Amino acid sequence: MSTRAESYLVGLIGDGVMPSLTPPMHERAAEVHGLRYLYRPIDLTELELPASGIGELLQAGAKLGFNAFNVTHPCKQLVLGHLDDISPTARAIGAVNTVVIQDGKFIGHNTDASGFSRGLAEGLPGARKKKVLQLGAGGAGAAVAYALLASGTEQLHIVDLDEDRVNHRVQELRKNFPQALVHAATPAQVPQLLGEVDGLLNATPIGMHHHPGLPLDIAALESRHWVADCIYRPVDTELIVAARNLGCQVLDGGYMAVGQAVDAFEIITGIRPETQQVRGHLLELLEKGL
Ligand SMILES: NC(=O)c1ccc[n+]([C@@H]2O[C@H](COP(=O)([O-])OP(=O)(O)OC[C@H]3O[C@@H](n4cnc5c(N)ncnc54)[C@H](O)[C@@H]3O)[C@@H](O)[C@H]2O)c1
Ligand SMILES: O=C(O)[C@]1(O)C[C@@H](O)[C@@H](O)[C@H](O)C1
Repeated sequence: MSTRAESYLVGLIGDGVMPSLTPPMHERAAEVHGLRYLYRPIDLTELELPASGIGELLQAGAKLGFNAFNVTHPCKQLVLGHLDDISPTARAIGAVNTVVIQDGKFIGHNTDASGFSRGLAEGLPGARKKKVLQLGAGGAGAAVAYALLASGTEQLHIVDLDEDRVNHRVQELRKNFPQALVHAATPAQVPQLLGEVDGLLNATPIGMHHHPGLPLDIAALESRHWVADCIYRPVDTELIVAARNLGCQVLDGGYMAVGQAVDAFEIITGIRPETQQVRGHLLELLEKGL
């Protein structure tokens, strides 16, 4: 037996989270640091629980001795109304993926944005990021757009098939980054915009195992572009492979997956795991087909 102060009990709440690789990444990092740490997926689909019950789940988790939760689709926004405090970044993005329970209070953070930022710095060191074209304005898109603008991107063009969604996202980003040029673009503008930007970021699901393909026509992609993807299943998406073959610098989605896990682990335990070690573990798990 151990108390909440002596060991860690963590959960990932969301739809379809059973195959997530975030639990094993946390558990291995804890093992390396000699911590007692259990991380369980709490799959709303399997449990037939509605996403709207996220507040009750958090309360139940606190009573059952959980230290923290990661929260994913479709609860990242829904959870906002059930927290006692929210970090400035998570508040600005309007989404929380990490909730720590401290003295009975729920504190929300967003490590998707901070994790992507770190991945960008580590995986694309020195790459010019003044002008960027981003595809996808959903949950991941909101976090990575915030991360890009916070790390100095001056012109960000965002394309999404859902016009209302991209317009809303652009308005929110402009409030937080009034000095930057944030622009909603259409798929038809992609070839021209590629001619103007330093890099391309995919935050759509196109390229995932169950959504194969390329999210854009890559005819206008050049070796001078860097290309980043949020998708890490597979880690080598069609886009990453095509860009690498063209000679572009690439950043696969594993960097973001590791970044969000490492940052959440640090928030939960106060210990920062070695990023390269966690990435090695993630690639090992992916190689095994997990
Ligand atoms: N690496 C990580 O840690 C991490 C974290 C979160 C999400 N992701 C990945 O990011 C991807 C997106 O996730 P999400 O939660 O933002 O999904 P989402 O459904 O919230 O948003 C995806 C958006 O992409 C748009 N879209 C789809 N096809 C498009 C196209 N061809 N061109 C332009 N826009 C298009 C959709 O309209 C939608 O708005 C998923 O593959 C997810 O697995 C990775
Ligand atoms: O790996 C996953 O399954 C995640 O759900 C991915 C992303 O949504 C993160 O914000 C979560 O912390 C973990």
